[in-house]
Order: sequence, then C-alpha cells, then structure tokens
Amino acid sequence: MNIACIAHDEKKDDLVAFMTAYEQVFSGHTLYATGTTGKRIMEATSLNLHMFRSGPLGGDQQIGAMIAENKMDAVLFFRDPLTAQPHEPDINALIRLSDVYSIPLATNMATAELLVNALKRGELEWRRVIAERTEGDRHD
Ligand SMILES: O=C(CO)COP(=O)(O)O
Repeated sequence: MNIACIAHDEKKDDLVAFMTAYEQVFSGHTLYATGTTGKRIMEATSLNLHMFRSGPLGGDQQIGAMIAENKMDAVLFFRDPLTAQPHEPDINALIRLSDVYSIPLATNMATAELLVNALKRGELEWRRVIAERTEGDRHD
C-alpha cells in the first residue's frame, strides 16, 4: 500500500511516536511524506520515505496529485486545529481529494490507530482492486 505521512509542526512529535510504535507494520508498505515530516520520521526510525516538498511549499499538493491519480491508498495527516496555516487552501484541497476518491484519511492519532489496525488485518485490500481497475485509465 502507498501511505502518505503528514504532520503540522505541533503534531510532528505525535506522528514520529506513532510511526515508531508501528514501525514493523509500516516497513511493509511504501511511504510518502511532506518534506519536514519525512525528515523527522527518517531520523527517528529506519523507515524509508519518498519525500515531497515541505507542506507550505507545495508538498500537500503533490500528495493530492497522487490521490487524484488513485495512487495513494491511505493518508495519515496529523493536523493542528489550533494554529492557522499559511497554506490552508492546499490542506483543504488534500482533504477534499481524499473524500472525492474515498481514500482513508486519519487526521488525528485516535483515527490513525484504527486505520493502522485495519491495515494490519488486511482490511484495506479493496484498494488493490481499485488500483487494478484504474490502471488502464486514460490520463490525458
Ligand atoms: O505543512 C504540512 C502539511 O500541511 C507539513 O509539511 P512539512 O512536513 O514540510 O512540515
């Protein structure tokens, strides 16, 4: 599965702790992240992540583009609801696209726990069916 990892500054410690706790599970998947989040996770774990730009510099949009191509299977996005973000429109666009394509999206640690446990039990396997079906889609 392709999984995106994103956290706002106030939530980065939480996401790093979460990724560390479930490192074994995540090591079996392909991970993507916005720049600073990915760097933090790689420093704290032995996980490898494909890194996009930092969120405010377009990273959320790059992950959104993968969602629009149906190439992202789940998103862990630990949002900070108490701090205004300069790139709020990009954040909303990412969340919107997750809803457009019915991509499982965890915006806090409690939901992320449910998602990772579902992942462990193989409950996201339906995503592979979708991926196979959309593989032949035109992109032009
Ligand atoms: O701002 C972000 C998501 O909206 C996260 O970006 P960074 O991982 O680069 O801090």
